[in-house]
Amino acid sequence: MTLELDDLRVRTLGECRYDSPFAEMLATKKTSPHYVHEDDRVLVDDTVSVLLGRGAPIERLPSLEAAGPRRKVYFDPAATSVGIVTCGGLCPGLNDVIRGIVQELTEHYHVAHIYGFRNGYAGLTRQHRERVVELDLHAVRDINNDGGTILGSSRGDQDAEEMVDTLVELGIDVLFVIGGDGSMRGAMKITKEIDARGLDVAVVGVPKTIDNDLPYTDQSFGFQTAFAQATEFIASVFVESQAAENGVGIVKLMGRHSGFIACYAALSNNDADVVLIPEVPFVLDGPDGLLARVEEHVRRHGQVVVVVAEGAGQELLEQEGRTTDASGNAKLGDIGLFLKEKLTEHLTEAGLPPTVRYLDPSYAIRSVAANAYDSVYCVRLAHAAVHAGMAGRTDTVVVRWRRRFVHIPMRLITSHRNQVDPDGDLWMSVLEATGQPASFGG
Ligand SMILES: Nc1ncnc2c1ncn2[C@@H]1O[C@H](COP(=O)(O)OP(=O)(O)OP(=O)(O)O)[C@@H](O)[C@H]1O
Ligand SMILES: O=P(O)(O)OC[C@H]1O[C@](O)(CO)[C@@H](O)[C@@H]1O
Ligand SMILES: [Mg+2]
Repeated sequence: MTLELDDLRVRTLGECRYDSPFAEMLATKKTSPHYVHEDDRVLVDDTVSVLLGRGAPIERLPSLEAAGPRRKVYFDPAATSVGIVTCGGLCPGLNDVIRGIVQELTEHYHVAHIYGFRNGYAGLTRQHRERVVELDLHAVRDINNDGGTILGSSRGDQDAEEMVDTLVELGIDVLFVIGGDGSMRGAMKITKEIDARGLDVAVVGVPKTIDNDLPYTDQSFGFQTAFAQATEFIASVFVESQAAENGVGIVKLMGRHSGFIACYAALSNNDADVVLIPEVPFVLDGPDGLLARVEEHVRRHGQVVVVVAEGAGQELLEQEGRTTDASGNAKLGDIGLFLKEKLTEHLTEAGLPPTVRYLDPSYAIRSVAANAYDSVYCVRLAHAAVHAGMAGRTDTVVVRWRRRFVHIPMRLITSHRNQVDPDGDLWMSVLEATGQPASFGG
């Protein structure tokens, strides 16, 4: 998708007429290496070749609106009510974002009401809207120390008309959606219904997922905490495999159709000998196949550690009867157990009867509280989301792009899935660290 400048302009509900509580602080601010003025923009591209290839004058190059406080805001803070909803899979940092939004709105904007919807978009339906909670500083005091989300989450489609009825009934001016690709599609559906009714309601997204499968953002919050958790499990099977003859350690990691968690976790403690991800298909059999290569490694080193992303090798598994989850996400076949069985069989037949240590941490890497890095990232995203919403930005997602906090149109974050590039430098690092071949039998 070739991005043009006009594809990157975010929607705003109208002119900002109210003084912002940050007006005085912003009076002397100007763009620097550490700050982007609200009237400035952040370039999308960062290499000379790509910029030259655009063949456009600077002012026409694809660029993004800066996030952050404005001198003027669209909503009158004292008369503004907002809603917060967390959707999809759990992710470290959800509570940090909720707390950051509540703190910013309460301490700086002094808004009238902050409502939290329970259990994802289901909380905005007629059946559940009564369970909405009013949030204040006390309600969020130390929630950032806990994993999960105090609001609860869910999957599954909900009726946009019912959800917008709830927003109208509660007099919500800004809805903050903290979620992944599915949640952002849900937010766009809500925005469409808001537009159809000609309502003055902003919808602002905070991108969330441990999978890091969202484009146009450096990384999704929670991803760093999740892969750091995963590292512990790889270290465990490494120790186990070292202490046994023909020790085979296998760890299967979440990430859906993207292999970022597997790559970063494997690089983190650098103990993996093989990393398998959805983006790089592999063949089991044949002289260059995975089985032969693992046999060679075990014969030479006496052990092997395999890190496999849950979405890898799906084409090798039974396709019959494949189902989806309530949100329409494909349910994955268990590549971990499949590999455990195939490696055990092959090594036994090769006269290297293995001692296999298999770990599938699954939810253990996403149900924890955010680490310090993600906690900082979350609170800064929360601030950016509040400033965007109060400035009347809508159908907008706040992201960090090339380390700058910026606004992107919501449709961009659902335009495609962010995946590991087999020709990129991350995968090159994995090949260098593991010593594995560029492909197994491919
Ligand atoms: N294609 C879609 N169109 C409209 N709404 C959607 C769509 N997909 C998902 N949603 C809504 O978004 C919510 C969350 O979506 P989903 O379960 O896919 O998780 P997610 O936001 O992608 O997060 P994660 O990937 O981290 O699990 C669903 O409950 C559903 O209401
Ligand atoms: O939460 P569920 O429905 O079990 O789905 C698990 C999926 O959610 C995620 O944790 C986030 O999308 C994926 O990594 C994983 O495959
Ligand atoms: Mg998703």
